[in-house]
Amino acid sequence: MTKNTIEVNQLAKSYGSKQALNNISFKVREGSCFGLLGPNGAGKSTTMKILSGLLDADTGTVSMFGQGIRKAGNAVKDRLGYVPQSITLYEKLSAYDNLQFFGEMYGVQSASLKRRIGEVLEQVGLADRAKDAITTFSGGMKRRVNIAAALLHRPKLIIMDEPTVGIDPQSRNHIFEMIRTLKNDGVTILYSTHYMEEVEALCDDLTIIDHGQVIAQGELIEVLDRFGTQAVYLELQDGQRPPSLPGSGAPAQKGRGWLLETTNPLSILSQWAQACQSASLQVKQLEIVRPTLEAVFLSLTGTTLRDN
Ligand SMILES: Nc1ncnc2c1ncn2[C@@H]1O[C@H](COP(=O)(O)OP(=O)(O)OP(=O)(O)O)[C@@H](O)[C@H]1O
Repeated sequence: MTKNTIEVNQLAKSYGSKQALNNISFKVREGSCFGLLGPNGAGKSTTMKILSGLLDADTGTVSMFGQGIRKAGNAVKDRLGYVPQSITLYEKLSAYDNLQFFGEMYGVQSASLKRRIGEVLEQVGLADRAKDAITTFSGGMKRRVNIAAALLHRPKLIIMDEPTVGIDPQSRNHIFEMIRTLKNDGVTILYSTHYMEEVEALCDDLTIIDHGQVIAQGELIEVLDRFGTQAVYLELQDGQRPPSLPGSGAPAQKGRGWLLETTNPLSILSQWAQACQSASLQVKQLEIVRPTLEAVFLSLTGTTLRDN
C-alpha cells in the first residue's frame, strides 16, 4: 500500500477577517513530487508555513511521517527541509560560510559538515563558487544556495515555496535536475508554484488552490483528463490558415499553428487531414494534444492563472 508522507485534513487559517485557507485537504505520497499550484494570494505560502511549523492553523490537522505535527515536534522537523520563498542568506559571507552556519543550526555533526557542504554545493551546481561572497551571486544562484541549506541534514521531505520565482533559465534547470535526483533517491517533495508548466514537467500529483480552496486535485494525468478538453493542433506551411470544418467552431492561433478544442479529436484530425489534402495545403504538423493545466485552470475558474 502507498504510504503518505503528508496528510492534510480540513486546514483553515484566517488573518483577521481575511480567510487565507478554507478547509483544504490533500495527501502527499512518499517519494513523489507533489505540486501545490495556485495564483498569487491563493494560500500556498500559508499552507507551507503551517506544514513547516512556522504558523499555526486555526482548525484542521496535519500529519507527517504518520505523526501529528503538533505532538511530534522535533521528530518531524529533523526529517523536513524547508526552502522559504524569501532568500535568507548573509550577503557578505561566502556560500561555504553560510552553509556552515545553517548546518550548525540544523544540528549536522561538525565532523561531517565540511564534506556535506561540498556535497550539497555539488548538488546545486555551485561547488566552484564555494568561497565567493553571496553578494557576487545572481538571484538564481542565491536561490540555489538557499536550497542547499535545506538539504544539509539529509531531509526525507523537502518543502519548496516558489523556488524559481525571478531566476535565470540556467538556475531553473539546475533546480529541476536537482529535484529529479532527490526524487530518484526517495525524497518526497512538496513544490509550490504559480507556473503551470513547472508542475507539468516535475510533479506526479497536484492540488490546485484558488482563494484558499481546493479546486482540483489528483494525479497530474488524471486531472488533465478529468477537467481538460482535448484538442487538435495543425500547422501549415508558410503560416497558411487552416481549412474550416463545418460545425466545429473556430480554431485558436497557437504559436505557428492552430488549436481546435474538441471532445472528438480523432474525427477532427481526420477531417483536417482530408480538407488539407483536398485544398493541396502542405501540413507541417497535425496531432492530438493533451489539455494543459492552463486550460484546466481556465475551464474551472473562468480566468487565466497569470492574470489573477
Ligand atoms: N501576515 C498576513 N497578514 C494578512 N494577510 C495575509 C498575511 N499573509 C498572507 N495574507 C493573505 O492571505 C492570502 C494567502 O496568502 P499566501 O501568501 O498564503 O498566498 P500565496 O498563494 O503563497 O501567494 P504568493 O504566490 O503571492 O506567494 C492572501 O490574500 C494574502 O494577502
